[in-house]
Amino acid sequence: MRVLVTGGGTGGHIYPMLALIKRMKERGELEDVLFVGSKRGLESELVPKEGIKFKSLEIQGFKRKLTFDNFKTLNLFFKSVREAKKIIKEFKPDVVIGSGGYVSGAVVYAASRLKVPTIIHEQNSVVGITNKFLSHFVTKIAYVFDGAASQFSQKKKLVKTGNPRSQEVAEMTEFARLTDFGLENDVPTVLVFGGSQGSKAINDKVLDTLDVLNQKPYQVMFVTGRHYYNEVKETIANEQLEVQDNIVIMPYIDNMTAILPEITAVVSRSGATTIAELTAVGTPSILIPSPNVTHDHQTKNAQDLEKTGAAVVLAESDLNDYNFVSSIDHILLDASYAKKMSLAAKKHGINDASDRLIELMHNITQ
Ligand SMILES: CC(=O)N[C@H]1[C@@H](OP(=O)(O)OP(=O)(O)OC[C@H]2O[C@@H](n3ccc(=O)[nH]c3=O)[C@H](O)[C@@H]2O)O[C@H](CO)[C@@H](O)[C@@H]1O
Repeated sequence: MRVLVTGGGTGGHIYPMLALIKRMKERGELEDVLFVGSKRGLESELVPKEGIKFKSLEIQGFKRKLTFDNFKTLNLFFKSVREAKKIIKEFKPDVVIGSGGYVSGAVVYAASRLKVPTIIHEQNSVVGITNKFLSHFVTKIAYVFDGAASQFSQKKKLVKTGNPRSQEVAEMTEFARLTDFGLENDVPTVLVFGGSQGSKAINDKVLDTLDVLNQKPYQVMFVTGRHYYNEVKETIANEQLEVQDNIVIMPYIDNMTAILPEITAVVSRSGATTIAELTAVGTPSILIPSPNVTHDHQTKNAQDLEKTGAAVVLAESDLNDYNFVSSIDHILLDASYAKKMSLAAKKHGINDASDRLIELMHNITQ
């Protein structure tokens, strides 16, 4: 199959597509693939690094409210659609799949005008503006969270596939041990991190409660985010905070999923990729949604998990020393509760998400 993939902006739009491409290659079903992204997005770095052909379009985002300012953007959008049509005519894909982000708006729209079968993939429980617009033109709409399905009016196009990142993680073969990070193996361990960028609010809570965490019979793997690492280290030095052997502090973990099977529970933001990974492994979580994302979609993502008993949600605005530590205690000190959460998380994960998407591609190209 010849597949044109498009999407970008954040890693959340890119990683699922990379996982999907990898799976298609494994299945020997990829005749050729082209990724179309934007010049400035993270995709222009990540995609070529994976050895995947990459082309970029010049495009900028719409303002949420249509105003006079949008005319320039609208102009640029139609210019991108024309460019995208050229790329599509040249590459001749059997199917075009878009994962969100403005660039996918132009490319998937162009494909639909050219009568090429199209799919959009919605990773979040709140539908992004691009996917909402595209839903009227595409052949199929693939989604992860049930909460997203109700926001599309084109019900017949909907197919629940899950996030391809879940299948990639469920099938991983390289694992890490806690001793690789200076901790002991086989001791209950909580991993605290604030998404790929780190989170000051979460970091501050760990610092505020260090004296209590030092005394716990469990271990704490505290990942600050690269940006905040020096700040955290300086606070510890300046305030002469004690850090016992049960706590390790690091800026970032490459390949975080390799250690997940050893982790009892995670405290983190609730971005789509994080949730796809946690549910693939079945890791219980305490989710503190980022308040700085569009339409508060991380809260909805987290609530979808909480409903099934796979996670506990703490709003950043309600976060305090007491509920932070007691939520961790509850899971880390009660193995049967942790087990229940783990099973619920696993049930939420769709570990054949890529295969489901590939089947969908076959169905619409036959
Ligand atoms: C802040 C923001 O706008 N986030 C959005 C972004 O998240 P995105 O999906 O990019 O980010 P996530 O926070 O969910 O993912 C974090 C990723 O970083 C990895 N990691 C993290 C820390 C570390 O030390 N090592 C490591 O490898 C995790 O394993 C995971 O793969 O796109 C998603 C999909 O549209 C949205 O749901 C999120 O709201």
